Amino acid sequence: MAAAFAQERAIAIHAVLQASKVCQAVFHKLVVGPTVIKKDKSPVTIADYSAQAVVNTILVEHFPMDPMVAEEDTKDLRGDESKVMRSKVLELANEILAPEGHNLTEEKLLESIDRGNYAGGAKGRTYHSAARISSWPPERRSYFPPLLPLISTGHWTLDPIDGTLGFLRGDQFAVCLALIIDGEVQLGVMGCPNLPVSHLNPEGEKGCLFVAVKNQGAFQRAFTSSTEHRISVSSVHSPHSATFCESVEASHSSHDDAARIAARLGITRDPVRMDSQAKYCTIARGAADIYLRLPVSAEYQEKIWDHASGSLLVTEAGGTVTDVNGQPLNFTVGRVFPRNTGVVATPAGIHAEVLSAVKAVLAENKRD
Ligand SMILES: Nc1ncnc2c1ncn2[C@@H]1O[C@H](COP(=O)(O)O)[C@@H](OP(=O)(O)O)[C@H]1O
Ligand SMILES: [Mg+2]
Ligand SMILES: [Mg+2]
Ligand SMILES: [Mg+2]
Repeated sequence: MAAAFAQERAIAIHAVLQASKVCQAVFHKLVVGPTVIKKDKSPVTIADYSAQAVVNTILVEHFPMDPMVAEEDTKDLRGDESKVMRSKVLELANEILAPEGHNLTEEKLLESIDRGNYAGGAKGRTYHSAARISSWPPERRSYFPPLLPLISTGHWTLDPIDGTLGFLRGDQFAVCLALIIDGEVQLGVMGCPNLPVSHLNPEGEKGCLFVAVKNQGAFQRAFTSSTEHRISVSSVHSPHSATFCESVEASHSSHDDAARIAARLGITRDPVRMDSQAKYCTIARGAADIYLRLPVSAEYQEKIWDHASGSLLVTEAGGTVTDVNGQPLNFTVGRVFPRNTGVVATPAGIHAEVLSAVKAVLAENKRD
């Protein structure tokens, strides 16, 4: 019998690899290419839209009934003033999609991007009735094992480029796709075009894909090979010999609080600063030990697409992921985490000790 979510896994991998290609094309053409356009954010905006159109088009083809929660929408892509950007996005998306039989019109492009407007929560994935399925051609029928319940609940979530600032700097960014059912992440796939395939050889081949299915383990592979290798978190026994990861951007995660937590744990190594969910990937393959995301403002609510695939990858690799209060990330609420604050991701064995240092430092902040 095929493993659970085998079909979804294969299609999600394909979609993420294709979207990663779009991002790389945009980077080479518009960020460092001969036609450097501007030093503003337009290349990343173009890449965001194109990558979201590519993933959504592929998912809709295979899972037409599945709702999607994706970061981008088309409200800034529809007017006359965005005509040039719209045609660039259309061209880039079609370059990738045409070989697989899609030729999007402008209208279809906008529609595919806006497929990501679903509100999220613990609802959404609708399986078809057995009678309906039997009327379909065999290739489509095979996606619906007959024993699946007729109604389930869930949705996909996509961050077409996580780490937009890293993308523009030529640093780390990731295409992140996950399937959430009944508020639990079941499948996570991440494409990291600038991440070395082996962290032991940072100058070697770059372009690394990470995949996890709940209860099936965590895996990585090079973009250029379909051979997957199982990964696991580090076997660090004590936080004081740990290395921790944090955002490059101090406006996304407090560097000051992280330094105080590190001091409290006796950590002497410098933090590894990295953009995007590549941090989760780095923890999951044991290249660093602790990922801290420490709130900078009380108002900011973390987005589900910034954590869905990464958090599953780390837990499937033997880690524990909670927020700074020790609560599990709650994917049942909608597009954001109104009931969670920050993230603490570590190998399971040191999580309690790290969490208590996090709580102590954040409590000091409240007293000050
Ligand atoms: N004030 C804030 N606090 C925490 N995260 C924030 C933030 N403002 C933006 N972000 C999120 O931080 C993500 C990048 O995370 P990191 O700093 O780990 O690379 C951004 O994803 P995008 O780049 O997809 O927009 C964005 O969603
Ligand atoms: Mg993001
Ligand atoms: Mg993004
Ligand atoms: Mg963003």
